[in-house]
Amino acid sequence: MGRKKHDLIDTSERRAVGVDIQHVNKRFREQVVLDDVHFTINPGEIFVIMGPSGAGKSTLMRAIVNLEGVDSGDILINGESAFRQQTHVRMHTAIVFQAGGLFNSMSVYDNLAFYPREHRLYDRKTLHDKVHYTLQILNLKGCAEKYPAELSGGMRKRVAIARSLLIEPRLLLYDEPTSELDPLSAANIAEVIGTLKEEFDVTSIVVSHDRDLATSIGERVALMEKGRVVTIDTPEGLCASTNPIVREFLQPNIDCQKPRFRQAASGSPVPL
Ligand SMILES: Nc1ncnc2c1ncn2[C@@H]1O[C@H](COP(=O)(O)OP(=O)(O)OP(=O)(O)O)[C@@H](O)[C@H]1O
Repeated sequence: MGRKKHDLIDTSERRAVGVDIQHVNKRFREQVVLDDVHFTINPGEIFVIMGPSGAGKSTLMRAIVNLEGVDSGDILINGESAFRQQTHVRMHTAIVFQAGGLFNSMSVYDNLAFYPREHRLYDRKTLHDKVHYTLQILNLKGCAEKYPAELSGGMRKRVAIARSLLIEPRLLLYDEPTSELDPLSAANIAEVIGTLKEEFDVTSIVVSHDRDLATSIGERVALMEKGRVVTIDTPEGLCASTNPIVREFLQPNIDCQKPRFRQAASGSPVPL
């Protein structure tokens, strides 16, 4: 793990946080949506949560960021309960929503600057430098004055990621980051997720249906079904699994011998 003095963020100390999900249960009326979910995510890990529609992935992600309560169990972030808002302030938790949630009436610059300005995080010059540095990292140089409607879907996703970086996250969650993207843009987002792990020393939790994405960027992947975690394994372990649920979930689309992305020497995935 290349911890280093970052241009704008001091990553010489470990920033990434661990997440400890402790026997979480949740029902919506009579329906069990999270059933004794328990696992840990290591600081700096790229951890993918996948599974069929209705498995409980989004509910779990929403619980991790305290947008959803649970009936029992706890979730600890760096040892502090995720159900206290202060924890997220201290841990700099950020979430990149599926739809991006950009303000269409604001330029890219103002979209990125909005939250830091509201919370007076930085002085004007520092904010300017951080916005432009972040745009550069996400290959969005020259887009600062553009409006979201002028960008491609992949660029809008990258702007949404860039915006989350302005709070210097220690924990970054992505909700379906490659949905609605063509294969090249999806590969580009996969590369970005890998790069950010190195650049910012951030823990990444990725909720996705995209089996190729999961098996190419995930250091470990949890497969959920009907509110339960079926298995947690490395991509290689998943591909070699004889568990019928894993096989059924992976087989329709994925060819483990020919993943859509490959690992570059840097560890970041690149399109094949
Ligand atoms: N606010 C809610 N009220 C009632 N039921 C809900 C609510 N939110 C989710 N559910 C139900 O909980 C179950 C799990 O939903 P969840 O969105 O967590 O699944 P998911 O794995 O993220 O699915 P998808 O991949 O389709 O987003 C589903 O059956 C869903 O209908």
